[in-house]
Order: sequence, then C-alpha cells, then structure tokens
Amino acid sequence: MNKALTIAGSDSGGGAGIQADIKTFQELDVFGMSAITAVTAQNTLGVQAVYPMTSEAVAKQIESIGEDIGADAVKTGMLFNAEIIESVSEKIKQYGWENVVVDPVMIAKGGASLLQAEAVHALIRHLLPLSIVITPNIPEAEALTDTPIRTREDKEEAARKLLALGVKNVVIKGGHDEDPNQSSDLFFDGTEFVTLSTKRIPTNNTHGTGCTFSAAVTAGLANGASIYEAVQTAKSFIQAAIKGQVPIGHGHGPTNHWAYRKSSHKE
Ligand SMILES: Nc1ncnc2c1ncn2[C@@H]1O[C@H](COP(=O)(O)OP(=O)(O)O)[C@@H](O)[C@H]1O
Ligand SMILES: Cc1ncc(COP(=O)(O)OP(=O)(O)O)c(N)n1
Repeated sequence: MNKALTIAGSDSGGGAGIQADIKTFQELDVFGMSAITAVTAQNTLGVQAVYPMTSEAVAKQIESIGEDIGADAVKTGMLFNAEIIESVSEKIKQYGWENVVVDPVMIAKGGASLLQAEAVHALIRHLLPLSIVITPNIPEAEALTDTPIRTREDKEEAARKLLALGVKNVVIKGGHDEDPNQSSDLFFDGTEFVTLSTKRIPTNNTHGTGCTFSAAVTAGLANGASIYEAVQTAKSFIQAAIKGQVPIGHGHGPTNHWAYRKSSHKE
C-alpha cells in the first residue's frame, strides 16, 4: 500500500487544494493523507475567505502521520505564511522524507493571495532545498527567480536559477503561456531540458490544474516511478482531466479527476 501526504489548503469547492490532491492520489492507487494549512471558502468564482491554521496545528497533523503511518511521498501546496513554511520544513527533516514535491502555490486564478508576499523568502530558504522536484507555474517561477518569462530561453534561465537555489528538479508548467495551440511544460534535472507538450484545450474549466498535476507527480513517486516517469504520467493525467472537464458553478469549473481512469479521455 503506497501512501502520500499532502500538506496544503482546503478548497471548499472541491477542485483544488487538499480535495484535488486526495482525489488524484486515489485515482492513481495511492492512499491519500492530509495536513491542512488553511481553510478557504472558495468556489468556481474565486476565493471568498482564507482562514489559516496555526503553525502548531499544522505540525501536529504532520506528526500524527509521521509517528504512525509514514509516507512514501509528500506534497506541499498552499502554505500561506512563513511560520507554516518553517514548521513544515522542520517536520520534513525530522521524518527524513525525501520524495517531496513542492508546488509553490502563490496566487489563485481569480487573483486571491494564497501565500503572503513576505513568505516567498522562507519558501526559498527553508523548503525548496528539501524538495526532490518543484512545480511552479510561470508567475511563480518569475517570483522565485526575479526573472520575467516570455520565451523558451527565459524559461531555461529561470530553471537554471531555481537549481542554483538548491532545487534538484523543476517542472515549469506552461498553462499561463501565450501559445494558443500547445500547453508545454519544461522539465529540467540540471543536465537536460525536456519539453512535455500537449494540445491546449480551449476551456475555462481549469480550476485546480496545478494542484492536480503536482499531486499526480507525488502519486507517481509514491508508486516508485522515477521523477521523469512521474512527470510524464502527471502530464497525461492532467490532459485527460482538463479534456473531461466538469462544467459546474458559474466561473472556472474544476477538472475531472476520474477521466484518466476512463480510457476514452487518455491521449
Ligand atoms: N488549457 C489547457 N490545455 C491543456 N493543458 C493545460 C491547460 N491549462 C493548463 N494545462 C496544463 O495543466 C498543468 C498545470 O499548469 P498551470 O495551469 O500552468 O498550473 P497552475 O494551476 O498552477 O497555474 C500543466 O501541465 C499545464 O500544461
Ligand atoms: C486551497 C487552494 N490551494 C491551491 C489553489 C491553487 O490551485 P491551482 O491548481 O493553482 O488552480 P487555480 O486556483 O489557479 O485554478 C487554490 N485555488 N486553493
């Protein structure tokens, strides 16, 4: 039984955060566990409110997993503030977890802040060096590296800068790219750049794509895949999930977490 822990925020609308992560773990045959960092009141229209947990409450949830069940892979998502980042980093070190996927969540699609601006430094200093792979979108990669990203060369430069910060592997996700035809993610392991491209699906129902993608990478690692294999499967998983979109609510609907299992959506 392979087990994965997500340390992230709750999305009441069910499309992103803890809910997206646990659904993705389940679909990829991994037993999902959670440590909740914040409760968001959220739906397809946006984030209406954020209620952060105390760093003690977050640490305690992680201890409950670490002292008893253990985890084959761990993912972090919304961490909200520097205190939570520091206590999560301490606990990851305490339990010796190495398969750590950091999705450096900063801003939700509707513009709500999911990470305080002053916490970016804590993320870089404490958490990024503990990760096996990080999965920023383009604005997050720009914020972490202070590099504007417009071209492929800019992406490569940002990826190099992230490795210089102590990151071992990075996937810069391409959902925010301007290419109308392809959605291309750039993988870099310090040696080779690999582009993973799929057809861009014209839809507004992309709420939770980043969470779902990084959760699928985490599930792959929990199942014993290599980092690159886990990223490849995650790319197929998110493509199927966007293609099989769930048109609910009045804004950006969520992706379909069971679509990958249904072969008709696989590419
Ligand atoms: N419209 C789309 N069609 C196909 N793939 C997409 C689309 N939007 C995002 N993706 C993919 O979804 C994943 C998450 O990317 P992105 O949207 O950039 O993350 P985030 O939700 O963190 O902003 C990436 O693999 C990206 O290529
Ligand atoms: C609780 C919570 N965590 C993370 C996010 C961001 O999710 P993401 O996958 O980046 O998708 P969008 O919000 O950008 O659609 C979130 N919204 N809520």
